[in-house]
Amino acid sequence: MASDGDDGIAVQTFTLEQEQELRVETPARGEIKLKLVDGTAEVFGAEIAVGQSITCVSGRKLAVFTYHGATIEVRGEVEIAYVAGETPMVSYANTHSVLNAKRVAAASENSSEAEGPRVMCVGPTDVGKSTVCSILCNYATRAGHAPLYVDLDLGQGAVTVPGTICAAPIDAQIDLEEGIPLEMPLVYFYGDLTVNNPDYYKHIVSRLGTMLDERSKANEEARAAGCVVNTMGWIDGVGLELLLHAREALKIDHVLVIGQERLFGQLQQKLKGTDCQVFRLQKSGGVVERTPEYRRASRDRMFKEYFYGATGELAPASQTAYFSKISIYRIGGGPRAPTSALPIGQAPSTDPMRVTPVVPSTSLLHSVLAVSHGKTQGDLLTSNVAGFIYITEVNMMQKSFTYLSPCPGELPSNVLLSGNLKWLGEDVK
Ligand SMILES: Nc1ncnc2c1ncn2[C@@H]1O[C@H](COP(=O)(O)OP(=O)(O)OP(=O)(O)O)[C@@H](O)[C@H]1O
Repeated sequence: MASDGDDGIAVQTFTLEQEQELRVETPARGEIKLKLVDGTAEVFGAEIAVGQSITCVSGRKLAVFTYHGATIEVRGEVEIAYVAGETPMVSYANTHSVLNAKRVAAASENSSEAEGPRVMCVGPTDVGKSTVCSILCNYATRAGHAPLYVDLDLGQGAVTVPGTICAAPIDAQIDLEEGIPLEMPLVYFYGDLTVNNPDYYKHIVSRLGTMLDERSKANEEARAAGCVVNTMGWIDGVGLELLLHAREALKIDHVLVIGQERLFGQLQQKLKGTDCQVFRLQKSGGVVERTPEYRRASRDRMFKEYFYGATGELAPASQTAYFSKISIYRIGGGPRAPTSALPIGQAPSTDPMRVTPVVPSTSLLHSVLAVSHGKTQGDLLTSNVAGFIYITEVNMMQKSFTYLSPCPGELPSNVLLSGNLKWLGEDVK
């Protein structure tokens, strides 16, 4: 049912029967509000209260699902909004039950050996991996557990800026407007949107695995809650090798393959004889394929959100640093040995794990650099990062650069990591 509200804004009301969902897409530049008028409903596993209104901005696509029936009001011009009766939500809820049984058993068994589930969602791009991870984390929090959300997706990560891998504990439903809480994430900087240095990518995934083990050892509740891992949509060749490496490094015991039978078959074969179970989950018909432009825009939004907050509530500080006071390094792609220095027939190669100092130049303009916890060049390969800065100006005469930082004051460290991350931040003043 559609009408115009008192304020002239279009209002549509949808009535959902049990186990139906309302799929909504917000226009690329626009905003809509969804309100639960009656019944019970959830968005990707996060319950909404009757009367609660959710704001969806710029191109957001989501589904409001109900187990028992609901009435939803949509205010604003939508790209598309329709009710779907066929959804895989019940199978996702069943998957949660299996995982939760393992959490409950681990929590009641008073032994450091009893671990909760370590789950990894895999599949091609645009099958709903991130969505399933959110649903499973939200269901876990509703059952009283706080799993770790681990994001290994460099290009479309959900936690912090792109080009990183990270882990964040989810101890309450993921906020529908603000996303995953950023209070305590553990972040490793890769520095690019795609994996062109598999050795370094594997290295930081292994580091993350070690931190996960340490957290499990130190905290019983964390051990029982386990983790939910989101991965990249790269599933062939080196991509598959990286998935298998991550599976081993993070000691994953449940792999959920979404939407691709071939990958399911491959993983079943490769993981035969291990203690890892492979399940296949159906892809939801609501998952929307995103264009390269949409992906670029959502990456820009992640950068912007890091500095300005999801709703523009943060005020980043613009500061100046002198080249002499900071050290910038890059990992991988160390200088090639000249062909003349190599045995005949051997091709020059680069060292993927080499830490090289970067000489500051105007090419730093618009770069996003990580502030490393590492104090020395040697520490950089193993250290996580404290946060990020964005270079807004480089002054070669004064040998300084101006940068945006999330908060004023000195940086936690003067050791910075650079990669190939650029943000053209059109709104940055
Ligand atoms: N049931 C649904 N109804 C409407 N939109 C949905 C539904 N499920 C997922 N989406 C939307 O589809 C898009 C793709 O989903 P998602 O990000 O989970 O896929 P993905 O496999 O993780 O993609 P990638 O590998 O590229 O990161 C997202 O914008 C998500 O909000």
